[in-house]
Amino acid sequence: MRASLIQLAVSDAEPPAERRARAAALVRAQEGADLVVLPELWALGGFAYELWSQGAEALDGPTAEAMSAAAKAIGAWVHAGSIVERDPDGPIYNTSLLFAPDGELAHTYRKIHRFGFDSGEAVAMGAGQEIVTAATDFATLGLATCYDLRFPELFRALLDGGAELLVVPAAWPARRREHWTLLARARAVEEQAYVLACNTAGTHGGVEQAGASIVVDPWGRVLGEAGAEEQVLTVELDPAEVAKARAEFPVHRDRLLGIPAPVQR
Ligand SMILES: NC(=O)CCC(=O)C(=O)O
Repeated sequence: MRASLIQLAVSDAEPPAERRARAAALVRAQEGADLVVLPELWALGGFAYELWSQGAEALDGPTAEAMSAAAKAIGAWVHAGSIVERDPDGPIYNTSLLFAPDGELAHTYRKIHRFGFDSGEAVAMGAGQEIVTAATDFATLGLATCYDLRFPELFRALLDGGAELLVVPAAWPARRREHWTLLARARAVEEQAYVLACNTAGTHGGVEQAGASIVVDPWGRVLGEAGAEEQVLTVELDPAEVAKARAEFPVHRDRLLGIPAPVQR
């Protein structure tokens, strides 16, 4: 299968509507891909907190509309990255949207781990409560978003949910670029799964983004890595390699499910 990661440059200067149109055109240009992935909060900006409340969208808002039409136009699964979701009955959420090749919104995932400690996303947004896997015609996807990458227990739960390809949209800053690539490889090795991690480029909200979108195979090998600028990273991968890696090196068989409590000496 072919996956295209659209590492969009997100700047404060570009109006969200223009970026939305540009992103839709980039998705439509990926004819032949089975899966297209966009970054986290690319329409408004992952660190452009002041835009979130006013720019929040419904699940059938302008980003969803543009991405649904683009998925249908090229007949591909489109992981549209995430939007600031307006829930009429609750807070705003950082919500990922996965569209099927017929343009239907097949799955959503509300980011569980919110970034910022006592500021930013951690205070402005609600936390997701559900772990989401998604069956497609080529593999089962496990959904996670950016800061989630630091929480291996989420990825273990995705493994238990059948995930073979872990898809991680992000707005990850340049100053922690080494963490990003290291953690993407670690999650691939731990879960013996592909990791497709799509970051933003550019600078917004005063935070320079790392770029460095990356695709890692179940052995931890990097199949492709983007530079720092806007770029489409396209890789060919074989989902059957997941089962092969797990059979050849059956490390998950040795999991200690009931880990004993530490002994006090
Ligand atoms: N948008 C994010 O979740 C940023 C995460 C981050 O910067 C980090 O984990 O480091």
